[in-house]
Amino acid sequence: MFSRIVRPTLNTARKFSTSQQNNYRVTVCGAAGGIGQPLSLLLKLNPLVTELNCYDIAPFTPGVACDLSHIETASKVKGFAGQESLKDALSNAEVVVIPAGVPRKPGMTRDDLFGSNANVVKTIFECATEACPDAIFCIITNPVNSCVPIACEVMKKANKLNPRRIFGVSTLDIVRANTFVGEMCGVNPKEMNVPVIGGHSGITIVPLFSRATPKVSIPKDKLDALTKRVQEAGTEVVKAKVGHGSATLSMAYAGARFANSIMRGLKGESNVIECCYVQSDVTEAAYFSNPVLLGKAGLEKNLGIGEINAYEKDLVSKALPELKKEIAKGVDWVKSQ
Ligand SMILES: NC(=O)c1ccc[n+]([C@@H]2O[C@H](COP(=O)([O-])OP(=O)(O)OC[C@H]3O[C@@H](n4cnc5c(N)ncnc54)[C@H](O)[C@@H]3O)[C@@H](O)[C@H]2O)c1
Ligand SMILES: O=C(O)C[C@H](O)C(=O)O
Repeated sequence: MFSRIVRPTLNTARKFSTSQQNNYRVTVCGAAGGIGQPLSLLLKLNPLVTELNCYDIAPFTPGVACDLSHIETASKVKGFAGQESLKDALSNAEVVVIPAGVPRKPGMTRDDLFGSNANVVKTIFECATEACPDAIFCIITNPVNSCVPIACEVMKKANKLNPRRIFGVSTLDIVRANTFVGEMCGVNPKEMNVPVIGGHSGITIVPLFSRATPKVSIPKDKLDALTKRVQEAGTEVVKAKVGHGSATLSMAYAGARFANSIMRGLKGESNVIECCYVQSDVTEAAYFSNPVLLGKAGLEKNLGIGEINAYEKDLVSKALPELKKEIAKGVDWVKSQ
């Protein structure tokens, strides 16, 4: 009686599978913000997501969820506004992505956000110890170098710490390094892979151009400027936005890429590797970012720093004291609470 509707193949949304088997319940904390909204959009488009919970203290968060829910992908979206709904938003989550908190204004360092954002992270993790202690947590909130130690200390206090499941998202540093070096060397940035190790602030960000694939040759006189550009790229955006926040769209892309890798690892896909900031014994810093193998456990294997040249060793030695200071600040703050 009814003729079959043939959908045009050019509709890109149709390229996503609607199969929802073994896929994941994801909660975004800070979902109404500059990062949270486009990140939630990208997660709504990801066929690995079955349920998407959008949580924020902003009262219009259910509106963001309503808006997303009209998109023709199979995942279910729910909105949660206000701290009293945090537990429901986190309940049964398998992956929690956290871009909640205040962004920088020109003239501020990421560490200047500690006073506002430490408490945001603490509150979310205190609730998570009850609501979803076994989830995988992806922390975007700055200062990442201190917020990941805060999260781990809160979980430790509650006897629920599994450091293989708590990640600081430094993916944007890798995305930037790929873009900048690709542009410089005439390679499609999509083909580039530059590991970036250390932490996520200023000199703690250490790009390893010697380990770039495909191999690139960067003239000696350009290496310092390129390294500094990656280290200061966040500030470049903060200045360009003239008081209207920091990177949001590139961060949403980077956060969605990282969450996708986490879910591919959970699904059992082999060889899923990302640089990310985790509890670590690779260096004298108790948390450090470098390539890790992702899998069903979250962090399956820390792949360490690998071979680096003298220039990069010098960058790491300059990064470590700053990184250790920012880590201690987070750890001590939780202990003092
Ligand atoms: N890791 C990275 O590479 C990276 C990159 C860019 C930005 N960031 C950081 O991400 C954070 C968010 O940036 P943004 O540009 O989206 O800021 P934003 O102000 O646009 O959005 C933040 C959102 O968090 C919400 N929020 C605040 N306190 C909260 C709480 N206690 N619980 C839940 N939600 C809360 C706000 O209501 C807002 O909607 C900042 O700390 C920023 O520095 C990190
Ligand atoms: O620079 C910031 O404050 C935001 C973020 O950490 C970034 O690198 O863009």
